[in-house]
Amino acid sequence: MSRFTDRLYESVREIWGKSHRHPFLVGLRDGTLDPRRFMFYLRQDYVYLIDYAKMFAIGGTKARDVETMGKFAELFHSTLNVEMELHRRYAERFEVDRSELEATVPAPTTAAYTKYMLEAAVHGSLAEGVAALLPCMWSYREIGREFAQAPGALDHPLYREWILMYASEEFGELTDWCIGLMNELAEGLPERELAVLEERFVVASKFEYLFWDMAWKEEEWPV
Ligand SMILES: Cc1ncc(C[n+]2csc(CCO)c2C)c(N)n1
Repeated sequence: MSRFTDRLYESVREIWGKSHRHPFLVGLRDGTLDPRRFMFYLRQDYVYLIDYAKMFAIGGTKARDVETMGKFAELFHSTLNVEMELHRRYAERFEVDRSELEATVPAPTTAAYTKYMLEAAVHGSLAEGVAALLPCMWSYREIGREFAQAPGALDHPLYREWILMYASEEFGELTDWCIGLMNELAEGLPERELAVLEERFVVASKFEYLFWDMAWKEEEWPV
């Protein structure tokens, strides 16, 4: 029997493919990405993650059972203390301290993406919040796994750790859990509601593409 997430995956295949071919990711995979651009990305991603972590906190308040609450708490913890710790370690290598990292002004794309997701989580059902947060986890797992297999990618002194984090087993399991939850929450919903979830998933995937593009162009507020 096909799962709702199979339908979601089909709906974003092209968008994710376009991200994989984006010069930022091509450079990260083959090691030619300018570290200055990577640091720009990390700073934006750090403030992105501060808001993104709140998606899990909101998920925890909307969950209907203790096990789901616990898993959201684990994801909340892991974002703040594992993923953001990777960013803090990278920043140290670039001599950017923690307070500077935290004070990064979100670029237009970062602000639009996080506010889009938070709106879905706050005003929508738990299923809508999960549909909006899922591309973030699922697309990074795909990127991590693919890059870990790419010849030479793990030899890079700067990008190796980044790839290893997203290719890790632990992160893969958290992603599988979110995919499973999405399917559970979608079960029995009428087509009208499934279409809303699909739209959340597609728009968040488009924002993932825009995020790579924002980092590549080192996007600034025009005024
Ligand atoms: C723009 C952007 N999209 C996705 C991720 C990946 N990500 C964010 S939170 C999380 C789960 C647990 O930490 C994962 C995998 C990112 N870092 N930045």
